[in-house]
Amino acid sequence: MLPIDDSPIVRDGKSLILAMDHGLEHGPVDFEEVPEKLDPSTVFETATHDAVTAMAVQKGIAEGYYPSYEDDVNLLAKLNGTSNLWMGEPDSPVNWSVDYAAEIGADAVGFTVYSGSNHEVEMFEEFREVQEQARDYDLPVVMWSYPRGQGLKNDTKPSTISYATRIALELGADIAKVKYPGSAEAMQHACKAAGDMNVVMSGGSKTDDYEFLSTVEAAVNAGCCGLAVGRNVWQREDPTRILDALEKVIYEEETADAALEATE
Ligand SMILES: O=P(O)(O)OC[C@H]1O[C@](O)(COP(=O)(O)O)[C@@H](O)[C@@H]1O
Repeated sequence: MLPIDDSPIVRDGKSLILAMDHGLEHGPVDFEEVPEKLDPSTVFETATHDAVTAMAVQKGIAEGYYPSYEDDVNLLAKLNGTSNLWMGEPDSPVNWSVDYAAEIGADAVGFTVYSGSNHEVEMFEEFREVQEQARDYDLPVVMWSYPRGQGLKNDTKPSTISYATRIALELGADIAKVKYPGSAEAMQHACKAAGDMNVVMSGGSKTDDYEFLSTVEAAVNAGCCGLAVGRNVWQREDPTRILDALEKVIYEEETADAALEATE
């Protein structure tokens, strides 16, 4: 793994990655309640908040919108991604290369690996190629480490999430992004399984302020180095307010209660 503390996508050892690849992964349905967010510029504006260390997007969004924000936002190039229309075993085609991401100005690359899927072998091989090319550019590699597939009944059980962080470490990721395994103890074990590699929690579908922030608080206390989040930020009416609160919970290690009180 790279010594990533000096990377622009890390601030004081922590990261807050704002993800906006949902138009591909889930489809426009994710924007139904916030139709103005269909315009990617609105989410790039949100990503200019100091708490955000990188914005994760697919190629077309990076090409079209990142040039206007390159001075204010760090780009995490999400290199693979699939649509919700795909009905086969979990898989994720590689949509752009590390070379092209570096040319556009990426500060890091991201890659989904569905361990346990029938496509695991090809996905590991594709990850190998991406990881080694990223080393040529000194770009940190964030693995969306999502064990998933017909053999896996529960993709958030503690042993699965610990396996997910460990797979990311073994395959050479610099940051693993994993789902919350349901308890602080389980997250602590998953962070231990990752050795010295940074682990960030995945945001998930939108929940209320307190529920969301207290899960982030638990994850940070368990050893997580932050969050990679989409809907729980940009589906909110006031994304700036939740980012103000996240800044307190993640970087200042305040409680969810204190962060909410301070941002009311
Ligand atoms: O595969 P899933 O569980 O539908 O989630 C995929 C989405 O989750 C993310 O990893 C994080 O976004 P959310 O915080 O909205 O869950 C996105 O990058 C991606 O589009």
